[in-house]
Parts: sequence; C-alpha cells; structure tokens
Amino acid sequence: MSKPVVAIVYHSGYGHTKVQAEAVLAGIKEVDAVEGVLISVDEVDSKWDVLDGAAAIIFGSPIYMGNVSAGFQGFAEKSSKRWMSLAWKDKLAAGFVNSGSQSGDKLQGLNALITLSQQHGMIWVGLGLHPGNNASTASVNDLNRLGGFGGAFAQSNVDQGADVVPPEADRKTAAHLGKRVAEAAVRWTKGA
Ligand SMILES: Cc1cc2nc3c(=O)[nH]c(=O)nc-3n(C[C@H](O)[C@H](O)[C@H](O)COP(=O)(O)O)c2cc1C
Repeated sequence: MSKPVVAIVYHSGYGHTKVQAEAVLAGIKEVDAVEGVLISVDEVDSKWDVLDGAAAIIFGSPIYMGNVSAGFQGFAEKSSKRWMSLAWKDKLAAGFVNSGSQSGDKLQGLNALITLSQQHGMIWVGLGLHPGNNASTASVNDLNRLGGFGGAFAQSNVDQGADVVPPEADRKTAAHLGKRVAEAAVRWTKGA
C-alpha cells in the first residue's frame, strides 16, 4: 500500500517562503510512514492529481500588502473547481506565512489560509506549540519565537537573502509544523 501523501502548496516571489516550505518538507520527512511533496503554485497546473490524492495539504504564502500574495490567491481561486464537488473535504490542512516585519499582519494571511481550508471542508491542524521569546529569560532563537498558534510564522529581514533568512528558529518552527501534520496524517488515515 502506498504511503499517505502530505503535500505543501506554496508561493514565493523571492525565495524566502520557499525556504520555509522546504523546512516544512524536512519536518514531514522525519515521519517515515508518509510521503512529503513540495509544490510551487507555479507548477500546480500539472499537480492537481497529487493534491486530490493527498491526505493533507499544507498551504504557505508570503505576506504581501497585509495578506496572502496574489500568487497564492491565484492558486486559491483555481482550487474553486475542487470546491464545487468538495473534493478536498475531510483532508487535513495546515498553513504557514512569512513576512518582512515582526508582525507584518501575518495573522491576516494565516486567517486567509484557514478560511480557504474551511471552504473546502478540510480539518485544520494548528501549530501545537507554546509561544517562544515572550519572557525575560527567552530568546529570539526560541522555537515559535513569533508566537503563532494557528500555523507556523516566519520573518525575513527585507535586506537579506533567502540564504540567510528566515532564521533558524523559524525554519525549526516550520519543520515542527510539517512533522505534526505528518503524524496527524498517519493517525487520520489509519484504517482508511
Ligand atoms: C509586494 C510586497 C508586499 C509586501 N507586503 C508586506 C507586508 O504587508 N507586511 C510585511 O511584513 N512584509 C511585506 N512584504 C515583505 C515580504 O513579506 C518579505 O520580503 C517576504 O520574505 C517575501 O517572501 P518571498 O521571498 O517568499 O516572496 C512585502 C513584499 C512585497 C514584495
């Protein structure tokens, strides 16, 4: 029997969210019982069958003008064909966003991802971590340093390339989300 697929669909204009997506994939790959697949929105037209067959889909976008990017939203609109027949109903879903500012209105973008999943009738999996970096003894190197609950947050300084940012703490937070969704997918598909 083939392994359940955990797919990531992401947009990245300048590579930073791609790095975050790759970190999510690394977390998925820690779970042998699933197969992780990374899909850029730029190639999604040849990958709908992968998404249709996936047990879980993790959505990822940079924050552009306080919301998901047009590139991501283009994918979301194309997915309306799946919405017509509720083809993704009861798949697991999760999400991650990346912005230049510490806040950058990331939650607005994450809420767009959550709403997309709920329009499709999917089951949202949050981050499942306490916030880091919120006490005098805490550090910017903490896991979940940006304190997200609904998904994985990352922040990439706007004057640095994707080889440097988002920083390690955010990559580890992204990997945590990938692993969590992969483990949930194993439980969710047991006996299915
Ligand atoms: C058109 C545009 C709009 C942006 N709007 C925001 C914003 O509203 N908030 C923010 O914090 N960063 C904003 N940024 C910065 C990006 O979120 C940041 O550079 C991010 O790392 C880009 O990810 P990418 O390289 O995957 O495209 C914006 C960048 C662009 C190009």
